[in-house]
Amino acid sequence: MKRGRFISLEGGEGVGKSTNLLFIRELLEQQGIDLLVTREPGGTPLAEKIRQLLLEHTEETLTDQAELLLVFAARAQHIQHVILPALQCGQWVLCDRFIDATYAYQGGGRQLDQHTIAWLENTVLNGLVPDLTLLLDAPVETGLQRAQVRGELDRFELEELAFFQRVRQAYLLRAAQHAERFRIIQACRSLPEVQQQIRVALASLLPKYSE
Ligand SMILES: Nc1ncnc2c1ncn2[C@@H]1O[C@H](COP(=O)(O)OP(=O)(O)OP(=O)(O)O)[C@@H](O)[C@H]1O
Ligand SMILES: Cc1cn([C@H]2C[C@H](O)[C@@H](COP(=O)(O)O)O2)c(=O)[nH]c1=O
Repeated sequence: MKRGRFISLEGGEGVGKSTNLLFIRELLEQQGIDLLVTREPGGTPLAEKIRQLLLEHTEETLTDQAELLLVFAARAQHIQHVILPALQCGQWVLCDRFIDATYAYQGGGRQLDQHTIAWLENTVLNGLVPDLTLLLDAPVETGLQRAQVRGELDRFELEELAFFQRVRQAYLLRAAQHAERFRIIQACRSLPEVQQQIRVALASLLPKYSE
């Protein structure tokens, strides 16, 4: 059986990932594609528990190194138990954040060593790369304003502005370094305009797709 396609959706806080994930899901399902929608950190019961550890506020500070290792522990579970089995069965996988989030948040935001991240990537991903990565890019202030409307902020959302500026720059650098699989979506535009850009980006995976 033909391996399914792997799409990741990336971007800073509040750029519209959840909103557009639903849109992409609908688009692909309309094309008759058997789709698995999942997210990181998370995607398995154990990885969802790790997600909670990463997002909650605790009295004991989570060190940057512990954060990085937890992200990869969750990812190891997710890849082995969910992503690879689905792709091998011919299902398509749409993942809300994947490896590029680690380069952006832990590499850019926390300023951890890129080589350490690359070593963990080689060990845990073993060559698994998304076929297409949609990067929703918007000025940090726009995203944070949108996220704040939603209510209580998690451990990452409480970071300072400079942290999110570094996250955004690291994402844009990843997109430049991996231009073959990245498509940058101008997420500060109106929702219909954002979704039109997404339609065009997905067309590269859907040769027979017509608008
Ligand atoms: N293009 C857009 N223009 C205006 N508002 C938008 C747009 N896209 C999304 N929004 C709104 O911004 C808010 C945040 O969107 P959403 O929850 O989809 O972001 P998100 O990237 O998933 O956030 P997070 O990563 O922080 O969970 C929502 O209220 C949503 O309706
Ligand atoms: C995969 C991944 C995620 N994060 C951070 C980024 C976000 O702040 C949260 C996830 O919440 P959201 O609902 O997707 O916004 O986790 C990270 O720091 N590193 C990662 O690799």
